[in-house]
Amino acid sequence: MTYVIGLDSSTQSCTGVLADAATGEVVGEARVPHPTGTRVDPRAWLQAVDEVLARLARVGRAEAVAVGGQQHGMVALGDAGEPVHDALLWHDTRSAAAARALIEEMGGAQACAAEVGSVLVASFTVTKLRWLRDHDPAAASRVRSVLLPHDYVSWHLSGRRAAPWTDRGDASGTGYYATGRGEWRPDLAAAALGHEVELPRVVAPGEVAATTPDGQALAAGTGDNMAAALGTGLRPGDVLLSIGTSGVASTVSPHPVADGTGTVTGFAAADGGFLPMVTTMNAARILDLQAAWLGTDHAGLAALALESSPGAGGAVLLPYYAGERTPNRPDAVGTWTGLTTTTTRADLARAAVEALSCSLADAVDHLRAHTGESGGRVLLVGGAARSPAVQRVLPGVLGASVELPPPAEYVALGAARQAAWALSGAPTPPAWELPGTQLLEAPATPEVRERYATLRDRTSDWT
Ligand SMILES: Nc1ncnc2c1ncn2[C@@H]1O[C@H](COP(=O)(O)OP(=O)(O)O)[C@@H](O)[C@H]1O
Ligand SMILES: O=C(CO)[C@@H](O)[C@H](O)COP(=O)(O)O
Repeated sequence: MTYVIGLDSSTQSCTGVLADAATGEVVGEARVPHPTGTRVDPRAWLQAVDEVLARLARVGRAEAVAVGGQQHGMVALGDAGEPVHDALLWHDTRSAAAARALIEEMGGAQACAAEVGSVLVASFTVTKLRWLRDHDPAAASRVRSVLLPHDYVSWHLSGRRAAPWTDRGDASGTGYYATGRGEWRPDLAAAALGHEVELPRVVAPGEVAATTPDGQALAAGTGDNMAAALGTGLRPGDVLLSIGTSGVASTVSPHPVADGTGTVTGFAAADGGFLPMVTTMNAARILDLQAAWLGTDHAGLAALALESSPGAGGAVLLPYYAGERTPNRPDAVGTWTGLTTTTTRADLARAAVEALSCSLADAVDHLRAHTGESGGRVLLVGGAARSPAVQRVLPGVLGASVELPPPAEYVALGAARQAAWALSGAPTPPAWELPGTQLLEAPATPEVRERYATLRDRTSDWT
């Protein structure tokens, strides 16, 4: 049996799977936490991936490896290839003003989306470069190259014996890659940072980029959401809902998108197509926070939420605790309403689950409105997809059934599929069959979304 390894170097952890290259059957899995925060020393990711690989090596040897990584993070390297500043991550909002300035420099939102695929928000790498120029010019002057998290981890795995590389999927989240044409715009990176920088080579889908010191093939790697699409076998018309640190509604398309409203980001996919996507800043951590506040764990929170009923006794939460990206309200805060002396702990738990579900439902609506696709499957993955309360509430809020694949690390699995593809030399990825999905259905609860929409729209001018 030939094994491959797929890695998910995400916001909260590094997860690796050892899988059969022919079938995708997972025979080993390891997970090591990452530091918390929206700015971190990227060298911590290297320690985590080394530990994950050491654990998987005890199960079996892989012939190829690929890295899926959190998108957008700015890994700014100096002459010696060492970080000159902490990595600013996708959910760091300090560069929101820089995003607005760069949009103007590009001729406005529609021109920006038409050129780089998306209207810039603070998540994008290019806005972080501009922030660095303006707020730490000494560090900015020392930057010689800029990588994304998955590139930095991949380069590490090569023993830095090859020039750094990336893929078009993750490159499309930088803000200096012409997604429709498939080429860097180094001038945009230079304009943001104030001087030219080296950008990694873009490796074609399915290609071998380098080898590890042990001779294992290293694939291009990609962004975590691009990998998730590979891992779930996403088809045109389907919507993949991922509830991790970020909330993501994504679909695959043969055509690029350019949404001048900034709601849909027009990324490239890992298989050569495109990945229109809507991302929220607040997702699984809505439930983490609520569980902590209620003094319980995930299982306890789910049980409490299911003791309440649709509408949570009138309690409504707008969950923009970390600011919000969709809608673009970087200075927003969490907002509760409808609390009375009769509100119970169960109602508070349910309101958090309903808020998460409504936020995701808005993302699905935006995605489908822009792509014109409707009626396809809605697939649900990510850590918080494991919640029985999410599984019960989400279909009612969406007003549609949801397909729940077996719990698995779909980002890492997608990366493993890419590694198997690179190993095969075939023109397309291996056809790994997704195990049977569970169909989640519930009576529609339109009144829940209506109350959420009222609170969302009433506070639209609040910080
Ligand atoms: N059973 C569960 N119910 C609710 N949330 C969960 C559950 N299991 C894990 N989570 C949450 O899922 C998140 C991790 O999901 P993951 O998809 O790995 O995130 P990321 O890819 O952003 O690191 C954490 O916030 C964790 O608390
Ligand atoms: O910013 C985005 C997508 O544009 C996020 O989806 C990041 O890619 C982080 O992913 P997770 O850590 O939530 O998996």
